[in-house]
Amino acid sequence: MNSNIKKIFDIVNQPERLIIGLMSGTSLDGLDIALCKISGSGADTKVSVLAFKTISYSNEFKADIKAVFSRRDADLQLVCIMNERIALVHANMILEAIEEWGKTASDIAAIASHGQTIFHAPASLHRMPGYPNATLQIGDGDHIAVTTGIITISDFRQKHVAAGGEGAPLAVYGDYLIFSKKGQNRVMLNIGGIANFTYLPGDNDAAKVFSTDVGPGNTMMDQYVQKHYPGLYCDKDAAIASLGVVNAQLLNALMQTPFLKMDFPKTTGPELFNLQYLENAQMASGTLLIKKEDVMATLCSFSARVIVNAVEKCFGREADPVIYMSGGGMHNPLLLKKIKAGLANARFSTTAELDINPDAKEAVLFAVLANETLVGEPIDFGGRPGVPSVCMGKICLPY
Ligand SMILES: Nc1ncnc2c1ncn2[C@@H]1O[C@H](COP(=O)(O)OP(=O)(O)OP(=O)(O)O)[C@@H](O)[C@H]1O
Ligand SMILES: CC(=O)N[C@H]1[C@@H]2OC[C@@H](O2)[C@@H](O)[C@@H]1O[C@H](C)C(=O)O
Repeated sequence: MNSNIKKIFDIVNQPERLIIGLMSGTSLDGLDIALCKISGSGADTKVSVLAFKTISYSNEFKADIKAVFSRRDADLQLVCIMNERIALVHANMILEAIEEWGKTASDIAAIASHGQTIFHAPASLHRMPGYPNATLQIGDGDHIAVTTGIITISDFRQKHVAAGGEGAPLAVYGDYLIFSKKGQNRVMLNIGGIANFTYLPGDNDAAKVFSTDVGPGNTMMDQYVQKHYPGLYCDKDAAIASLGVVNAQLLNALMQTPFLKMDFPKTTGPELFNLQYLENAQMASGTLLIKKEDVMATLCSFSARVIVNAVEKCFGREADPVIYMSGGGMHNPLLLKKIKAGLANARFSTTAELDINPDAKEAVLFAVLANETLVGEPIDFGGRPGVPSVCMGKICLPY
C-alpha cells in the first residue's frame, strides 16, 4: 500500500485529529491559520481551536495578488506564477505557525487549504447563457503538501460547483455541524469582504438550512479607502465614515441591483461590488462630487442595509433570532451600530460565545470540511439546489 494512503487510513481510524484550517479571503489582509482538534464527524463533530493566528501579507505580496484578483484583464503568466507562489508563501507561514505552537509536521493529520479566490463567476454573475457556474481559487495544494510534509486538502469549491452548487457559500456545511442548536433560531453572520449568513432553524431541520451571500461587508469600504486614502488599508474603527453623513440618493442607487432581489441562496463577490459599481451609482444619483467621508458613511450604511434586509427577509420582522457574528466587519463599530439598529428584535453575540474565535471561524469551517472529506459522509440538505450533498476538496500527498 502506498504509505500516504496508509497514513490516511491511520488518520481516519484515530478518535481525534489535528487539522490546520486556512482562510485567505477577499480582504487580502493575510492568512488565517487555525489549529483545530476535531473528533467525530457529521452531527457528532466536536471541534476545539487549540491555536489561531493571522499572518499578515507583505505589501509586495498583496500587490501581486491584487494584480490578478477579480480582474478580467489579469496577466495569465502572473496567474500561473501566483498559483505556485501563493502556495509557497502559505506553506512557509504554516511552518512558522507550527513551530511557534511547539508542534511538528508529524503531529498534524491534514491541512485544509481554501486558497485564494481570484475570480468568482457563478452564472448569475457572468450572465453568459449556456455557460456553467465557475469559481477559481489558486495556491496549489501539492506545493503546500510537499513543502510542509503534511497531507493537504484543497480546492474545496470545485466539487460544490460540479454537484450543482455555485461554489459558495460553503459555510452551510460546517455551521450546520458545529453550531446548530435545537430550540434556538440562529443566524451565523460573517462580515468579511462579502457578508454572508447561515440560517439554522431551531427545529434543526436540515432541509431548511442554507447559507447565502448577502452583498458587500467590508469590500467596498476597503476598496474606496485604499484608492482615496493612500497608506490606509481599511477604515479602522470607522474613523472616516463616522465623520460623514449618509447620502440618501446614493444609498438608494447602490441598492438598485438585481442581485439584492434574488432569492436565497445566492452568491456574489467583488466582481460585482467594486468601485465601478460605486461610480455607476454615483452617476445615476448625481452624487459624484460629494465628500469622501460622505461616500464612506453611505457605503457603511449600504453594507448594514443589505445585511439587515437579508436577515429580515429570512425571519420576518417579528422573529427574534440570535445572531452570532464573525469576520473582520464585526470590529467596525459604526457598521455594527447600524446593523443592530436595523434588527432591534435580534439578540447579538459572536461565535466566541460558542467557543470559536470569531476571527478564526472561516478557517475552522474549512478544517471541518476536510474532516468530513476524511472521515464523514456527504450531508443531506434535502436535495435542494445550492446545497448539494457532497464531501469536498482534493487530497494532495506530500511525496
Ligand atoms: N477595527 C476595525 N475597524 C473597521 N474595520 C475592520 C476592523 N478590523 C477589521 N476590519 C475589516 O475587516 C476586514 C477583514 O475581514 P476578514 O478577514 O473577515 O475578511 P476576509 O476573510 O478576507 O473576507 P471574506 O470572508 O469575504 O473572504 C478588513 O479588511 C476591514 O475592512
Ligand atoms: C468565492 C469565494 O471565495 N467566496 C467567499 C467570499 O468570502 C465570503 C463570501 O465571499 C463567501 O461566499 C465565500 O467564503 C465563505 C467562507 C463561504 O464559502 O462560506
